[in-house]
Amino acid sequence: MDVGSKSENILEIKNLNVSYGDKKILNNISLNIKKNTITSIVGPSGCGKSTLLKSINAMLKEEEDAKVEGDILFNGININNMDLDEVRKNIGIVFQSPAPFPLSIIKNMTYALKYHGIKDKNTLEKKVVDTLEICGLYDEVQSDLNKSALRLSGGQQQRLCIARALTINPKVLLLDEPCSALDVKNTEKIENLLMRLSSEYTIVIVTHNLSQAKKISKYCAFMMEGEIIEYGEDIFSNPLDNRTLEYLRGC
Ligand SMILES: Nc1ncnc2c1ncn2[C@@H]1O[C@H](COP(=O)(O)OP(=O)(O)OP(=O)(O)O)[C@@H](O)[C@H]1O
Repeated sequence: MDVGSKSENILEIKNLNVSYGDKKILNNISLNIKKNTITSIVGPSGCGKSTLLKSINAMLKEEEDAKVEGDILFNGININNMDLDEVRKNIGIVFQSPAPFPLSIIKNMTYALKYHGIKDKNTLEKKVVDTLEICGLYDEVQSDLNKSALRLSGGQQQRLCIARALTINPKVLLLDEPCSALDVKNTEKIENLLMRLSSEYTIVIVTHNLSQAKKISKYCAFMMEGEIIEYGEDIFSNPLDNRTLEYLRGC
């Protein structure tokens, strides 16, 4: 199912099939992700949401028994034909549990920049401050930049992980249940941050929180048993498939 014009699609997933050994996980997924929007992916536990995110980030290349077939195009280029570093530079990922490196806040923030060859101290410093500010974290951490990131609260750690992913200017940010370990207040901060970021970044978020998906995403994909059952702008208000209706009931 496609929505909108093709040029708006930053990601085009075509006939994606993923298996682990003999077990089929994703079954012929085709999905277009619109640029500078938030797309949520919802569905019952085990339906393959995380596997889909990992496929987009080319992470399954590192999993020995994963077999991937089909195409994922980033800005029209097949990610299989891109250098892995280039894929990861353009498509960042943030996981469920806040996972800063066990290093200082500043080292967390400069890690990827240094990996990509940026050494100039002023450039690094400016990028760190600017990105922490964008993520609403600078005021909270400015006097602790050299202290361990593990001293931060869970919510701050997750915002740091988002900020860390943004330092190298990805075009797409994938988030796998980023708020599931957070309380309501911290969840709200992340939701507001993602809504702010969506004018500049394309965001794909996996969430079990249907109110969150409804609140922050423009497009939503409902998955079941490795398939996209329904995808579009108004699946909350007007679900077309009974399975979607059943899953979203009460939301
Ligand atoms: N490395 C792996 N090896 C074998 N099977 C795996 C592996 N990773 C995931 N799976 C299986 O793939 C299926 C889909 O898992 P996935 O994590 O993508 O689902 P999910 O929809 O994100 O689930 P949840 O909502 O519970 O996080 C599950 O049956 C899981 O056991």
